[in-house]
Amino acid sequence: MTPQHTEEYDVVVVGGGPAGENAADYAIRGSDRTAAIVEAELVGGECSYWACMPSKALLRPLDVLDAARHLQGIRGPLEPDPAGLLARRDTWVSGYDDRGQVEWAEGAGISVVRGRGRLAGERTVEVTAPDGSTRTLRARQAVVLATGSAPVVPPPLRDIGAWGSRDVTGVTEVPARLAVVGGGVVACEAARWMAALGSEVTLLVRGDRVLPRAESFVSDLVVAGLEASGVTVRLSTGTSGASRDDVRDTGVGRIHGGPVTLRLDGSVELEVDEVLVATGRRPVTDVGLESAGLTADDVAGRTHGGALPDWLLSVGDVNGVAPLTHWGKHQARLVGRLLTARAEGRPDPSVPEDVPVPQVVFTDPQVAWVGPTAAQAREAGLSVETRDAAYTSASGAALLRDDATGQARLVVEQGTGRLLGATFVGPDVAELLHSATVAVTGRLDVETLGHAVPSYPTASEVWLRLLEAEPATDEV
Ligand SMILES: Cc1cc2nc3c(=O)[nH]c(=O)nc-3n(C[C@H](O)[C@H](O)[C@H](O)COP(=O)(O)OP(=O)(O)OC[C@H]3O[C@@H](n4cnc5c(N)ncnc54)[C@H](O)[C@@H]3O)c2cc1C
Ligand SMILES: NC(=O)c1ccc[n+]([C@@H]2O[C@H](COP(=O)([O-])OP(=O)(O)OC[C@H]3O[C@@H](n4cnc5c(N)ncnc54)[C@H](O)[C@@H]3O)[C@@H](O)[C@H]2O)c1
Repeated sequence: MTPQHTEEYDVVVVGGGPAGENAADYAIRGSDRTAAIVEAELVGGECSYWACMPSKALLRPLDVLDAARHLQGIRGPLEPDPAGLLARRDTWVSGYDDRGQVEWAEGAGISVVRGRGRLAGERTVEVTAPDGSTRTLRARQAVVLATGSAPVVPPPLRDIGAWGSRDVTGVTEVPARLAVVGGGVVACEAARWMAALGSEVTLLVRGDRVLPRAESFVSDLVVAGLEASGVTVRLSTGTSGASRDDVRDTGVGRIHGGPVTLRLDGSVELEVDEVLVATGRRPVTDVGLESAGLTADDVAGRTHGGALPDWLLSVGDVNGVAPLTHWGKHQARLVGRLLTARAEGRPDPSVPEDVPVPQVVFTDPQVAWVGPTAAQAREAGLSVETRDAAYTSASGAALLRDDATGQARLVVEQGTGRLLGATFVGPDVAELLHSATVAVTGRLDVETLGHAVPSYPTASEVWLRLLEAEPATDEV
């Protein structure tokens, strides 16, 4: 039998993605306390190798290309270089080697324990290494769950070896015809880079718009941009069945067999060479919670407290609050500060309420929003008004591209004039978003914001147009 070792750390973090790495770092930073990260695959997590980093490495050259193609004064032909795009992706994922991240962790005083971790009762994590040997880690202060999320594959698409987000970010073999099922962030972003790599892409969207969690005006602009990139977008099209005679395990990013026939809404058929399923993700919670008398519901929606004992916390996608890297890292900083305060016998640090969640979607045009949409604010029982402006009403925005287009909206609380949310669609709005995030977090009102003067001629002048816009209170 393989011998077992028990090792003690102050904090044991299960999962070494961006949330877990930051939780471990902030929990021991500047102290002589100890932390271990238990990681089953690569330190850096989904984000570094199969999600944020490869996708944005592929998309950034396309942003520059799309802008350059629409700027008088630049001569073509301007074309994507598929081999160059994939090489750039490989650079950004460090060739799927996590040595750099392990060095960072060790430099920060964090031990990296390779293997799959499971809770084995209070403060205890059992780790099974790739060679089958086991180690037991004991956390003097706390265990932090940071096990991330996994894709959800709807039943009709389960047995055809369909691509998931790892395949499309790790693509090495470009299918001639690709169907993308889903209308969310992964689907819209991936459709764009796969079209640039040479696939004939059909986006199959069950609902009547893409990015359904964004303001309703966003979808038309994103669909127009996808179509301009050569993507066929089919709205209100469910995928009810799929068949593939020849399913092969060819590896991540390769075509997984012969052609696939999709049944759309039960009757129409579509034949493609590969299918990307991008229909959402679920938290990874099969980590022995029952050994501590807990269930996945006890982790859902919270980092600590509730039914969770004081020795167990969670950060990142696993708690499902907002499955975004920056949100997981924010939670990790808060959890790290909380654990530090408790270790030093200080009261729990206070945390402001209503901290808004920002999100950027790297389509063309880009989409960026923070806080609730008007509809979400109303559903939450708030009385709100909206203020709308064309993005190009700011001459700085119109200067960015000859074909610039876009729209912006503020969601403002009636009575107080407080800014609750904002959405921008257009070229380069990703970097504009933080102005709105600061304003919402700072609980600023529209009167005060009128004295924040944007430089001329920048896209930020859209703020002036928004603040001067006629408030609307109807449902749009
Ligand atoms: C294609 C794609 C693009 C994305 N782009 C963006 C973006 O641009 N911006 C953004 O903010 N978000 C983006 N996201 C979302 C982002 O990837 C996640 O929100 C983020 O990775 C969550 O971080 P995490 O640390 O919670 O989990 P993960 O990054 O999933 O890391 C969890 C880690 O835990 C490990 N693990 C799991 N179970 C165990 C176990 N039992 N024992 C040991 N280790 C375990 C896993 O191997 C993994 O390394 C994207 C997602 C996808 C799919
Ligand atoms: N730029 C970014 O910040 C970025 C990029 C990619 C992913 N992410 C995050 O990763 C997470 C996962 O992204 P995602 O796009 O997979 O999920 P998502 O939740 O954003 O979108 C899933 C989409 O699939 C649709 N869908 C669900 N079930 C379906 C079915 N059976 N048939 C057809 N369509 C179905 C939904 O209506 C929805 O439009 C999200 O939280 C997202 O925010 C962020």
